[in-house]
Amino acid sequence: MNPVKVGICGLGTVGGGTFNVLQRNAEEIARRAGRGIEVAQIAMRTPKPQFQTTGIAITNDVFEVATNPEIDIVIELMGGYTVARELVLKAIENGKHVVTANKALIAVHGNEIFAKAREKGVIVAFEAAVAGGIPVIKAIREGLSANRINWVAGIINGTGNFILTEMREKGRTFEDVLAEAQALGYAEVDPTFDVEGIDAAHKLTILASIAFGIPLQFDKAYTEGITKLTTADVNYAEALGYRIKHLGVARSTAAGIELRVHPTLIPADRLIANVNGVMNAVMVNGDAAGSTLFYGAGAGMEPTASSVIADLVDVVRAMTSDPENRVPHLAFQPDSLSAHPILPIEACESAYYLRIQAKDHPGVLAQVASILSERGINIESIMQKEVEEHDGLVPMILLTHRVVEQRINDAIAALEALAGVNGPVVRIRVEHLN
Ligand SMILES: NC(=O)c1ccc[n+]([C@@H]2O[C@H](COP(=O)([O-])OP(=O)(O)OC[C@H]3O[C@@H](n4cnc5c(N)ncnc54)[C@H](O)[C@@H]3O)[C@@H](O)[C@H]2O)c1
Ligand SMILES: N[C@@H](CCO)C(=O)O
Ligand code: NA
Repeated sequence: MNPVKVGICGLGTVGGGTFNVLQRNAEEIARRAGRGIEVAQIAMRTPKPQFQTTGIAITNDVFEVATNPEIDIVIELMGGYTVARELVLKAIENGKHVVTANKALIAVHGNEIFAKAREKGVIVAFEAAVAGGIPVIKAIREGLSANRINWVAGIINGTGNFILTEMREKGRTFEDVLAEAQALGYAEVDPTFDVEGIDAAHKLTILASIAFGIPLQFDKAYTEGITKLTTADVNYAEALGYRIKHLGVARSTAAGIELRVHPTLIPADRLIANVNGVMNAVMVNGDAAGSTLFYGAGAGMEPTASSVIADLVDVVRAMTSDPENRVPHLAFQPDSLSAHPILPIEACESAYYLRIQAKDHPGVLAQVASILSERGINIESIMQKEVEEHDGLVPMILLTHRVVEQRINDAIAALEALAGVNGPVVRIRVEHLN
């Protein structure tokens, strides 16, 4: 059978990795797909002499790929929401299947893109968009389809986890590690997406949709990054038996769905607390399977290419099938998506780590305890350090039981108003993940 012809748009980190692995493993891939996969066209802005592209049509106009009648599958690896959205819609309009690694595009414009793809009977595949080389979309969408999924929690930004790990283990500075992550091709074009939690929120939005059968709602995700974390809190957490990880949590409750990304204390003995460097991990808790954990490289050239090509193989196998009988884009049939609301962060529930800078006055601890107990917040443990000589303040660290965030907000406002408390109270959410 003739090979399937594909066009690559964007020959950067992921595009280059995809090109290389497609050439290197061509025979294995064809044995799996049932047909060869031929790169017939590449759109790139500048020449890339490191790639052997003889015989391949080269253009600097991505729309040529979307309209090229020879091409069956368009692979979008440029990033961004604007040109990428137009390109993908144009490819769909021209009856082409699409494979993309672009989580920003899917999280923000996925509802529109999937609706258009259904209209045209084409597939839009996006395994590489979440957790790089981990086949977690496949696992949730197909492997766990018997379950009512209770929650998903994941370390889903490789750059952020790499930074936190290097800072904790080697004492390196934030800026230094970020620069290395950029050089290694892990970071987004705008690295604030990585360190401010936006990239993780894009991925969590996608995970929540395929886990709970809800439309993509990136604008409702709560997003907090790692830039305000201090070494002091990392060390106190450690002394209490926890690791701080940047976690995305999507939880289904009777009132609605929690969709939140933030630094999180996790008990140090949990597997996911020990996921380091650029590695990612996604835990999924279903009513039948219990907890499952998916682990692997979250970013990088070839791990991401692995997911892009797995999607290509899926598309090649399914392209002659009846569009109605394919795996739905968001795991649930499009007319069976639920309107269960996304909860605002104030209505989400977790345990909390609070660090209070107390003045060395008698009675502050009693006042703190009464502010919490008046609001029904149970204290799980308290750690009080020595008076710090340079400022005469006593760091007081508290762990609470699970409580709705609004109550913690009220308590923090009351604590900060105490004469015996100096400056803002540090709050970090705690998840036990059991
Ligand atoms: N790097 C990773 O580890 C990783 C992992 C998973 C997903 N992703 C996603 O994959 C996509 C690509 O990321 P990347 O890291 O390879 O980025 P990159 O910057 O290395 O590569 C993007 C390439 O696309 C080209 N490009 C952009 N606009 C173009 C246009 N209009 N015409 C032609 N070429 C154009 C750029 O010149 C660049 O070479 C992004 O959506 C990113 O979020 C990246
Ligand atoms: N910038 C992303 C790439 C993988 O999606 C990360 O660091 O996780
Ligand atoms: Na993946």
